[in-house]
Amino acid sequence: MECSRRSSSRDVSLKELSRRLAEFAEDRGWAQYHSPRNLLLALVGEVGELSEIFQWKGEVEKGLPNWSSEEKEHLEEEVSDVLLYLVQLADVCGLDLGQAALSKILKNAKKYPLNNN
Ligand SMILES: Nc1ccn([C@H]2C[C@H](O)[C@@H](COP(=O)(O)OP(=O)(O)OP(=O)(O)O)O2)c(=O)n1
Repeated sequence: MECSRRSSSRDVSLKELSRRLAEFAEDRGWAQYHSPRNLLLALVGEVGELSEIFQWKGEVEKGLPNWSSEEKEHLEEEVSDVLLYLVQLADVCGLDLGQAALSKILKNAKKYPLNNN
């Protein structure tokens, strides 16, 4: 089922994104181009596009209270492009991105213990 705009606020798993992206690429014959290196370069390109949105704006308030809905929609698109290429990169490298990220959070907690003083 393809839907371009949000239909509900249900949780979306990384595995669902991964499956939908694999179908998308397969249907278009693009999987052959989705090598780790190509996906990494595409990811970096999208990070650049995301950065452009903030470029020259000065500091931006959390929640983006002064942004127009068009600006927020543009931001949603670029943030999504970064995530979607990252998910595909993890996939073609044979990684479980969700598990890897959870493990990293645990490692971070050990590296930076609570400072109870
Ligand atoms: N070979 C490709 C090409 C595109 N996409 C998907 C992942 C991204 O979500 C989006 C990127 O599409 P574009 O290259 O058209 O980039 P933009 O959406 O940023 O468009 P533009 O660069 O015109 O702003 O499409 C993909 O998975 N594999």
